[in-house]
Amino acid sequence: MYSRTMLKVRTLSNNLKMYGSTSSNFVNVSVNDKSGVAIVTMQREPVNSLNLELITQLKTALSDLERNKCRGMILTSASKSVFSAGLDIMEMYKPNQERVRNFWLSLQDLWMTLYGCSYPSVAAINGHSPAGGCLLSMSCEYRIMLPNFTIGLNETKLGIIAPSWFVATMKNTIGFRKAEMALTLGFLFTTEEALKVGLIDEVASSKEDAIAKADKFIGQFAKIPPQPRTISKLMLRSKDIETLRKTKEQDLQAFLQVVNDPKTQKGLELYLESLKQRKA
Ligand SMILES: CCCCCCCCCCCC/C=C/CC(=O)SCCNC(=O)CCNC(=O)[C@H](O)C(C)(C)COP(=O)(O)OP(=O)(O)OC[C@H]1O[C@@H](n2cnc3c(N)ncnc32)[C@H](O)[C@@H]1OP(=O)(O)O
Repeated sequence: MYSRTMLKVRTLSNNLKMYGSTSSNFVNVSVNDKSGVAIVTMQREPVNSLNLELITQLKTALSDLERNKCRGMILTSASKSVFSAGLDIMEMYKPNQERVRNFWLSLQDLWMTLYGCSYPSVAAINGHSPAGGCLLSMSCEYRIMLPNFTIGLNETKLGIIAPSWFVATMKNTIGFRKAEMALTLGFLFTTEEALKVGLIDEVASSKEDAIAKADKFIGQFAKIPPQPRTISKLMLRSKDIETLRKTKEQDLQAFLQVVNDPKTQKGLELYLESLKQRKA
């Protein structure tokens, strides 16, 4: 059903209606010809860590789907064990100043695009989803997760603070009290815990099952007029989007200040080492 013709992402907007599938380096988009629902697959091995290129390609794919009036979008991963490991730490370690600036601005843009997209969006979380991975999942309207993985905003555990728009997204997803507990503890929920707290909506037995459940969720909107649907969604979400839009530069400067602090750089070095040592 989801065809797999390969094309460059640059041609996506022109060709989406004609071709079933497009692919750039790190993002594959396949569209179900019958339902008009797109599957957006992150495919940056090994852990879909969000570097500048993956972020930019995701943003392009989502904007192209918007322009082409797609009927729904399912975000998932090509990996069997990781949805996304969050922000690519290498983008923040000893950074090139121009690149790290673009990196953060692109992440802001991606979040605003995904959080405010008009089409129904579902995260099929087929692997671990910490930090930035959790942000992407929470920015969708519905979350379906496979068992035996973890999800959450674990920033405080890493000695850093989740930006205000990460916090707002979590508060909007699970409510103030649960978000406060989760954020202050830097808690990573298991699939079962995430279901209980409302961080995810359903558990699926396999990726195929997750896609089928996502299709079913999106199918519910077939009989709902798109414009009232979108306006209702944006009535709930636009305040937080506008807040970031207005404070983009301030948010960027705060990020740059933290990243360029020698203490953060030392922390990053130790964290990178610890990630490598976990394997040894
Ligand atoms: C202290 C660090 C935080 C950064 C501070 C910057 C300051 C700015 C402040 C403002 C920003 C705040 C927002 C932050 C949001 C984020 O998203 S930060 C990123 C947080 N992510 C994580 O903590 C996840 C770390 N990864 C894991 O826990 C595991 O890798 C996994 C559970 C996702 C998968 O485990 P497994 O399948 O066993 O794979 P690994 O062997 O661990 O990893 C394979 C390979 O990938 C490298 N890697 C993993 N995660 C990242 C990453 N996020 N960025 C870059 N690289 C990553 C890992 O080192 C391995 O590399 P090698 O094969 O050893 O080379």
